[in-house]
Amino acid sequence: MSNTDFALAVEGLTVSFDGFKAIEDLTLYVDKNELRVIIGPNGAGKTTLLDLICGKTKASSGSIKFQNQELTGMDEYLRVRKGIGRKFQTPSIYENLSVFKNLEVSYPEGRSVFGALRFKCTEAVQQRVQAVAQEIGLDHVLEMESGLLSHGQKQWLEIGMLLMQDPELLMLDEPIAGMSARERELTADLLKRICVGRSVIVIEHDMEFVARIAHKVTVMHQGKILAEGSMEAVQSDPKVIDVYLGH
Ligand SMILES: Nc1ncnc2c1ncn2[C@@H]1O[C@H](COP(=O)(O)OP(=O)(O)OP(=O)(O)O)[C@@H](O)[C@H]1O
Repeated sequence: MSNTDFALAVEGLTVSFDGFKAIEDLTLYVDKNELRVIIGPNGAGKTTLLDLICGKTKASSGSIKFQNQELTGMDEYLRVRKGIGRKFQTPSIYENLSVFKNLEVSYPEGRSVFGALRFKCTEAVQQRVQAVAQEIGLDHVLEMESGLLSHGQKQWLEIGMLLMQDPELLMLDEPIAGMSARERELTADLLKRICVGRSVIVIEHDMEFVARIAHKVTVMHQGKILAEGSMEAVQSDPKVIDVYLGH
């Protein structure tokens, strides 16, 4: 496969589970500074695609290149080190630790066992925690126990924990599920800010939210790409209306 200028280049990707192709010959390119939203009916393969990119699931064939480096065959933790961050649907924060501590332990130096043991809260880490806390709108609750945060705040904290590692590709699976209208608005603003300088891929079902954030929309169906383009283009595509939006 050729070198590309894209941050992420997925080419001819296929994964089979007991003969069932959950992703089939899928090709997708994502730019730096791009916020891409993936939509599609249940079972289309959206989550599986993110699993393949982050290394949770191994591809059967095809290529996944991140900054022109092949990822297939690379362990999940190495992909994290390469700058790939993934947020799952349910927040996985340390509920009994403060917001500050949750962010602090997510600082890259603290990640290895040795790093964690020797870990000191240096000024650089404190500054990074402050900057990220401000970015995610939690700078006023830094000392609060995380378990006491609202559902939306917990989701933002988890995004913040990923931002501590300054990932170059951030993938979020249904980030606004269960959020209030106001929290959704704030999340849209947050995502628009954090795609600057990196690539962000979001899986989402809420079309109003998709319209608010997407630079480009990829519509998946039965493990393949059904359509791709601007929100307006995919919304008026008869194939997309037929399998997804019309339901
Ligand atoms: N580990 C696995 N083993 C077997 N089948 C799997 C596995 N992971 C996913 N699948 C199947 O692959 C298909 C795609 O699932 P996936 O979760 O990626 O869809 P999705 O588009 O994310 O759907 P949803 O919107 O419901 O989350 C489904 O039919 C699912 O049952």
